[in-house]
Formats: sequence, C-alpha cells, structure tokens
Amino acid sequence: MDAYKSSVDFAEATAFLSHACYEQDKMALRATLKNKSILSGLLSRLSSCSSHGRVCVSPVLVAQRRNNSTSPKLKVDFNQSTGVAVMHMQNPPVNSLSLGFLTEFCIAVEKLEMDKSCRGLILTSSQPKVFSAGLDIMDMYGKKLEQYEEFWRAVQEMWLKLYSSNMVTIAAINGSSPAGGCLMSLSCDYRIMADNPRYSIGFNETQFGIVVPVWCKEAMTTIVGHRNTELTLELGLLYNPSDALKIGLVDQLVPEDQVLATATKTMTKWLAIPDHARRITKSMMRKPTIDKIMSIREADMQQYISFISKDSTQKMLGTYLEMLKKKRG
Ligand SMILES: CCCCCCCCCCCCC/C=C/C(=O)SCCNC(=O)CCNC(=O)[C@H](O)C(C)(C)COP(=O)(O)OP(=O)(O)OC[C@H]1O[C@@H](n2cnc3c(N)ncnc32)[C@H](O)[C@@H]1OP(=O)(O)O
Repeated sequence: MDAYKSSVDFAEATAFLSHACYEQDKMALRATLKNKSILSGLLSRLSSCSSHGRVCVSPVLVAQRRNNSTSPKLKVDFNQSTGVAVMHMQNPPVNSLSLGFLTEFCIAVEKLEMDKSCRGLILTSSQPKVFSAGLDIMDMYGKKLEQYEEFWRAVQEMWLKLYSSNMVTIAAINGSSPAGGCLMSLSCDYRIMADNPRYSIGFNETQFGIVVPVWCKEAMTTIVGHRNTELTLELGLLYNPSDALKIGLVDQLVPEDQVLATATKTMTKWLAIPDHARRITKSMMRKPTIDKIMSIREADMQQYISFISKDSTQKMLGTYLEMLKKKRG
C-alpha cells in the first residue's frame, strides 16, 4: 500500500512537471530543489520505484509526454522504434554544469525515465573537443549561502538521477571530461571515449584546492578500485584516453568520428538483455552505494557549504578562474 501510494504521489508530482511548459518545468524543479523536505520525499519515492525495477507512471502521462525536446542547453533525440534517446549537451563554450544546465538535465532525464518506451540513454556533447568541463566554477564562486545550497542540491540530484537510472546509460565521451564531467560519465553503465591524446578525463580538484565529496569517491572506487581512486583523487590526476582505459576509468576507446556510432551499437547489445533482469541486477550492484549516500546527503550539503564558503577556498577558486581566463589571453 505504501509503495503504491508513493508511486501515485510521485506520478502526481511528475505529472505536474510533464504538463507544464519547459520554462515552467524549470521553475518548478528549481523551487523543488530549494525545498529540502519536498525534494527528499520525491527522491525517496524515486529510489523506491527504481530500486524495484518498476516505472511508476500512468499511461496517460506517457502519452502526453513530449519525447523530442530542444531546450537551450540540451538536445534530446528520442527514437521510438529503438527505444534509445541521445542527449546532446549544448552549453557553450565547455558544457560546464551550471545550475541552469543541471536543472534542465534533471528534468530531461526524469521525463525519459518515466517513459516506458525509453530503455536506453546515450549522453554526448555537441561542443567541439569537450564532453563537459565539470561543475561551473562561477556557481561556486562569490555567491550567497543559499545559492551554494541550491547549486549543490542540483549536483546531488544530477548524480542520483543518472546513477540510479532504470535505463541503460552510455557515455559517448567525445572530448575532455575533467572533474564533474568525469563524475557524470562514471554514473553511466558504460563509457566509450574518443581516442585522441589531446583529451583528458579524471579528477583534478585537489590541484586547485578543492576536495571531492565522499559520494564521488564511493562511486569511483566501485569502478577503478581503492588504489586508483586514491592516486587519482589525492594527486588530482587527469588521464589521457589510453591511460584512462588502462585503469578502467573508461571501457573502450574508438576513433573520434566513431564514438556515437559505437555507442549506438553497444546500446543494441545491452538492450538485448531482458530489461527486468538487467534492472534488478543494476539495482543490486548500485543500491548499497545509493543508500549509503542518501543517508549522508544532508551532511554532505553542510560540508559543501562550509567548505565552499571559506575565504581560503574562495581565494583558490578565484586564482583558478583567473588562470583559466589567462590561458586564452
Ligand atoms: C572536507 C570536506 C569536503 C566536503 C565536500 C566539499 C566539496 C567541494 C566541491 C567538490 C566538487 C567536486 C566535484 C566536481 C568538481 C568540479 O567539477 S570543479 C570544475 C573542474 N573543472 C576544471 O577544472 C576544468 C577547467 N576547464 C578546462 O580544463 C578547459 O576549459 C577544458 C574543459 C579542457 C576545455 O579547454 P578549452 O577548449 O581550451 O577551453 P578554455 O579556453 O579553457 O575555456 C573556455 C571558457 O570556458 C571557461 N571555463 C572552463 N571550464 C569552466 C568551468 N568548469 N566552469 C566555468 N567556466 C569554465 C573558461 O574560463 C573560458 O572562459 P572565457 O575565457 O571567459 O571564454
């Protein structure tokens, strides 16, 4: 009964999002992100739905949902016949994960998640040479406490949505993917990267004085093991594609012009597995990490706010931003 009620409540909440026009969607989600209690309610409902491999949505909602949407920062191409959506990140110049981008991203993933006909999601970039530059540093610099909170909630939400997705998720990494960009791809089921030695992927945070959150460490450890995580995070390492492949940070390298085609072919292989068996297995593998992270979510928020608002952290971020800008000039 509780599970049923959760499903209905969650469907109602998402119905609201689905019916609203895109700008209204964004406002609604951002209002939600501002409200801790509503958000954790929605999240626990989401995780209780997805952990059982069920999609909790009424057929009416599915019929009314827009499947092909173009928003300023994302382009989603959903092929009904294959059940695969390709999400192109288009937040120039470097697909930084700003609050605006993260909000649109969460809405887009949520909509696909609730659509029973969508079984696979390929995440890629429309920007040349960059998959994603990671978290938008401007959203972590010189802002008010409530803005840090809103931003971090969106970061947590993005990770949870991708990591706990029922869909098969494949990252088609067609450019550099430092820090938050790497985290995004690590949340997917499979990573295919362009074999171009000029591209890099990894976690460089400590190099400019930032500490990755504990859930980022947890997620990485499950993929590349304790030692590789320790080395990467402590030294703030970025890897070229072949070194990334060696430590298992990516699963496959292909020539740059074949990244998307390979992702599509790989998706077909994954979708040949019966959904229910794959979903339950995915949940079995990931649920312990998700549960652990959900239990420290608010503590993580407080740690982030206190760390990011410190004068010393702000000073380091300011210096790093200057350095990034000077690089061009
Ligand atoms: C003790 C307890 C602690 C508790 C927890 C604390 C948590 C603290 C926070 C932890 C967060 C961890 C998780 C993730 C963190 C991040 O993601 S931080 C962001 C890190 N990202 C980077 O360092 C990447 C920086 N960018 C680049 O290296 C390059 O831009 C690129 C991606 C390789 C692309 O290079 P290129 O094509 O040459 O473009 P550029 O000329 O360098 O850049 C173009 C413009 O874009 C701006 N820009 C680049 N990156 C960002 C960014 N991340 N955010 C905002 N803006 C960015 C750059 O400044 C250029 O701007 P203009 O000069 O104005 O054009």
